[in-house]
Amino acid sequence: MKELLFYVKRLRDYAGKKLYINLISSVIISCLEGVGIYLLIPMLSLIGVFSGGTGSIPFISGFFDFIRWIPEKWNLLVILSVYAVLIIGQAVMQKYQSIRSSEIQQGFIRLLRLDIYQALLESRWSFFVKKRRSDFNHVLTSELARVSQGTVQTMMLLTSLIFTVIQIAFAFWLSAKLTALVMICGIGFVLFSRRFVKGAKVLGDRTSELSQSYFAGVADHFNGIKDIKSNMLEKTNLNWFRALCGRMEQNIVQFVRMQSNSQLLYRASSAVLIVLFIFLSFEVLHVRAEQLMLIILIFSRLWPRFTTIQANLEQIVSTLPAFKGLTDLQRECREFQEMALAERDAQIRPFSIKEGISCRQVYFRYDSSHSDYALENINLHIPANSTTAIVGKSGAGKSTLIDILIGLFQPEKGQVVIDGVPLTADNLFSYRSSVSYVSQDPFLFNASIRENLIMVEPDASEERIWDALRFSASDEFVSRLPQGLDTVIGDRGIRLSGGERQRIVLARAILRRPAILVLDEATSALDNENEAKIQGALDRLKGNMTIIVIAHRLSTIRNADQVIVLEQGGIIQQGAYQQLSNETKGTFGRLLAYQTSGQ
Ligand SMILES: Nc1ncnc2c1ncn2[C@@H]1O[C@H](COP(=O)(O)OP(=O)(O)OP(=O)(O)O)[C@@H](O)[C@H]1O
Repeated sequence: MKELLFYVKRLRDYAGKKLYINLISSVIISCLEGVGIYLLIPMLSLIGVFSGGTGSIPFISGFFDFIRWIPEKWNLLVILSVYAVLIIGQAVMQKYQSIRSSEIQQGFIRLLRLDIYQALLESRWSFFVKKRRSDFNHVLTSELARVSQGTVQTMMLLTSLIFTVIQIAFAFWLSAKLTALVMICGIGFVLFSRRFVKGAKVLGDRTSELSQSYFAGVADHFNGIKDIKSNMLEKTNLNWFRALCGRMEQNIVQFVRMQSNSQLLYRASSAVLIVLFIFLSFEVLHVRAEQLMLIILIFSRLWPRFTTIQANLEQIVSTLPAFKGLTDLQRECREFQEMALAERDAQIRPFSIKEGISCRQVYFRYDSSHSDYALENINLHIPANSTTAIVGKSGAGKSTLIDILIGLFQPEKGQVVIDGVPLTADNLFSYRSSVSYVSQDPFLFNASIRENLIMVEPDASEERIWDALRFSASDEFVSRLPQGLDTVIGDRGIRLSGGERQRIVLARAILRRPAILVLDEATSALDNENEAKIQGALDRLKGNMTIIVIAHRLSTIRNADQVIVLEQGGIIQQGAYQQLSNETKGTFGRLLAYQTSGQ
């Protein structure tokens, strides 16, 4: 509940005056509607529906006093005109109120979206490593919409409550006894309906869980669609999907059933009560027709209010889990916050490396509750403007070491030192801004090649772009594309081959002219010819850039100045390529012998 109040407060802070104007206009609209309906009594009285006078009713007698100075034959016309003006006025106000409501609601959703998206971007890499990506999609789409809906509904509930209080006061003025009777019945129903509200909470929890599974499942399936197709797993996935959709359907139907039950109860009781009131009034109390009309009016104005309040409450309570989901994610983001983007950008200074990068007794583990370290007692030095290769079996810790070296992870123990200065929050972002990293799974946006390249260097000239493409041996295939640099590549660059994708990402990395270039298996998808071209280009960079390469194919690191061999999170060999290859009993020598014999 406190999460809900937090967002209501945010909505108030965000919308400010507009929100109050909207609340007031809702109340005015409701009052106008009420007055319009009460005007029916003098109208019907003038037409002659009621045989007696209507003077005993306070509102009506006041109205007749007001129109006494008008000639009698004009009375009906005046009442009808007032009625028309009221209804038109109400419609005009309603129009502006709907627009304002939509502006407030959409603006609020935008605010929430930006908030959470920025909070996510400002979180540390370790946060993303431990979370499922689909959970972010889930919160950013479905949960966010529910939060916004819940917040707006809370405001509507507030309006409903204000209006109900006004209506009750008005009804009391017209007939205290009757109103008290309706109120007692209403309160009885609210107490009785608490079980519906509890039911709504349970169903809301389930809706959140199911929709989280849905997002996770759909993301997993389409990320792994190739495996699904090639291993003919379609049926298994379809069965899973069918079962989940079935549960989602049941959950929603159950919610609607519950809501319909509570609404039915209200309507049925409303029918029974109104019949009872009329019967008692007419047969037992012998009240006059206009009084009876009043009873019906009060009842018909007040009773639906209880229904609306009940329905709003059920809806709001069912969205509470979404509020919790969003607040939890925001809290986690805060815990993992690296630095606010604006602050970070203000802190970045041009960065160059003169001596090199060192690791001093670095320890790192993914889960502090487990004793296993992914990296243990790492001591190394990477001289500036040299090429260092990191090799080792799968799972040895190569990618983790890279993440430590580029400052994405902070060591649990030990230090990363740049030119003798420890890497801390003060220099981290300047350092990171001088790194270009190409991963095993290069990422391209669904945009043109040009846009994909210049996102790292918006002012890059045409000449620099083509230089970068030449470097990555992609100039030929890009110039052959129908729109050249402006060719749009599919989602995640899917219309390019794996090797072409790697080469574009490599061009992007080099376009920034980084001080440090990190290639994590970045040429694994290339054919020998293109790989040789890139090797040549990397060799030409020697002496101008610090290059760190992870490579499984040892033939590609022949020209490295230094090779670091990792095994089970520790460095087991370190030295020049030639030196390590001569140590035939060492792990590197064995890996090399294994690869050369396999070729
Ligand atoms: N997100 C993670 N959570 C927990 N453990 C992890 C995570 N990522 C990696 N590890 C563990 O850390 C160790 C080192 O993994 P890392 O990815 O650095 O190895 P690698 O040498 O790069 O392997 P590969 O060559 O297969 O990419 C492995 O034991 C791995 O299981």
